[in-house]
Amino acid sequence: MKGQAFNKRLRFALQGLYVAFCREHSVRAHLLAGSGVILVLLMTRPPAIWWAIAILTVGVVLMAELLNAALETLADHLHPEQHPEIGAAKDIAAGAVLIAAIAAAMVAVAFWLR
Ligand SMILES: Nc1ncnc2c1ncn2[C@@H]1O[C@H](COP(=O)(O)OP(=O)(O)OP(=O)(O)O)[C@@H](O)[C@H]1O
Repeated sequence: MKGQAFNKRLRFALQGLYVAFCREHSVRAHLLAGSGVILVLLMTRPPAIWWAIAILTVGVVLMAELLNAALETLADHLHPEQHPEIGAAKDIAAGAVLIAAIAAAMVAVAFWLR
């Protein structure tokens, strides 16, 4: 399956987004929060740098959430039974989402204090 055409790989990626959106409540929640951020940007019309920071931040949070969902899906499929190392892997991935969310909250505070 290596070396597929670009449009095929794009289709796989879009399919992945669709699957994550349908299956994962937290992906939907973060997508909703991201839409809220875009709405705030449209309403407040800040300088371009804030658009860049906000869009990058939303992207990083969504990316962390998607990678977390991918890891959980893989772990649950390959090892459905309980195992401390599976738990550790899931906790680490959840930690990555938490870091991204804290960074996003700090960006939001900086935006309101600007
Ligand atoms: N197979 C397992 N073995 C050991 N611990 C697990 C296992 N699966 C989950 N855990 C523990 O339970 C926690 C929650 O796991 P779960 O898969 O429900 O993640 P979640 O983030 O709540 O998932 P979801 O996005 O589906 O709500 C993990 O972070 C981990 O600590």
